[in-house]
Amino acid sequence: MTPAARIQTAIEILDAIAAAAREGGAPADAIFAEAMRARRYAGSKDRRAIRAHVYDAVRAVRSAPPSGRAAMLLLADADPGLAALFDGSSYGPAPISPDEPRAEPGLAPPALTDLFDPLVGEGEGEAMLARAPLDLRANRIAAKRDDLAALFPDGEAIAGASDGWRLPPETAAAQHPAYAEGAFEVQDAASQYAAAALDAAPGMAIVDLCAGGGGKTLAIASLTGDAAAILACDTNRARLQQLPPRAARAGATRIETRLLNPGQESAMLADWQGRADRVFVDAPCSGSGTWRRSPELRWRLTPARLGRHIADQARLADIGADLVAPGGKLLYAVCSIIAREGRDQVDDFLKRHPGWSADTGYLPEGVGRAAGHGFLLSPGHDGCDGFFLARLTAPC
Ligand SMILES: C[S@@+](CC[C@H](N)C(=O)[O-])C[C@H]1O[C@@H](n2cnc3c(N)ncnc32)[C@H](O)[C@@H]1O
Repeated sequence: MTPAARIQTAIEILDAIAAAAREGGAPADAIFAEAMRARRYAGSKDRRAIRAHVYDAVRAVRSAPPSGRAAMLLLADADPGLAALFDGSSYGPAPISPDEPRAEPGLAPPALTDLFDPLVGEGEGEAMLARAPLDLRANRIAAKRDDLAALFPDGEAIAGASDGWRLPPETAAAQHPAYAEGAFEVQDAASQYAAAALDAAPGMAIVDLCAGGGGKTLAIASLTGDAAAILACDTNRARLQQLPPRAARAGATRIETRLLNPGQESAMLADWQGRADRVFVDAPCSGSGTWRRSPELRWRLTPARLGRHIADQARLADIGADLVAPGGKLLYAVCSIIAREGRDQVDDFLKRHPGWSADTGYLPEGVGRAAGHGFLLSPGHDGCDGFFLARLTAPC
């Protein structure tokens, strides 16, 4: 493909990503993969170049652009070499006319940044959109962090994450045979801190209420040396189905999965009411802490979608609380830096649940900042995904 044809392809992919963002369609990575499947003539160099154009544009533009061309023009305005490729050649983009609309640059519209937790400083925008490193977590059932250091010597230990090993972005770690043998998982440091904050121990009965594909379930199994009984639940069959094969690979033998029907969660968990030593509520959220991995998420967030997440989070925290045994603990977590999903949600929980108390001192030294009754992690402050966590103890 010519460099100009790569730009035109990026424009077409950006059109599809923007439409999907507005309509709640497929994620950007899936759209990119599909577009490349449909263009088998594109070689690996073409793919890399197109991908770079697409994600540079997604990172630069603050909300779903009117067109893919408007997004690429924003980049072209700052890069004469790129602008020269709008040359009208066959398969290339049409020449630029000065009055064409440009997409709006920036982190996010003010209506969205105004919702950030007050701890998130103005200077954090760059870190929120920078490419994330590849974080690994040694699976204690099968390996140690030292093994990861030997396998990937160009990495470094992650401060405060005892099993964490950090590699440059896009390291092909999951292709290593040790991955298939269960030695490690790919998991951002924030998720590793969150799993450790649950304070799970061998012999405990644990519910992971929103287990998804089981990333944190497996971290909890690792931390307890596969010696705790874990019930992993979710309402999404496709996600939950990923867990049993992952658990088998990790050598985690004490995980049971349970698919819940939305609206019937409590009834379907009747046998666990008041019995769990630990409940993890890794609630569905805006994902505003993960923009460095999925920058198009900020194009998707509408007040209505945020409102639905907030309602679900409160309901799931309450469902989780009913499962906790007297004196047991609930860890509430969201991969978001929006105050209404984090600190405000926990303030409201404590008002609804008299007798419950918020723990302190469960994060490693130097990790996170106190945010209301919980803690905020952010890419700018902690070098990991943005996360809010609060550990809450039930009355005895
Ligand atoms: C942030 S994700 C969980 C990620 C997962 N814990 C991990 O570490 O990979 C939130 C999950 O909540 C699930 N969910 C949404 N509504 C739910 C409900 N009513 N009950 C249980 N899970 C729900 C979603 O399907 C999604 O998998």
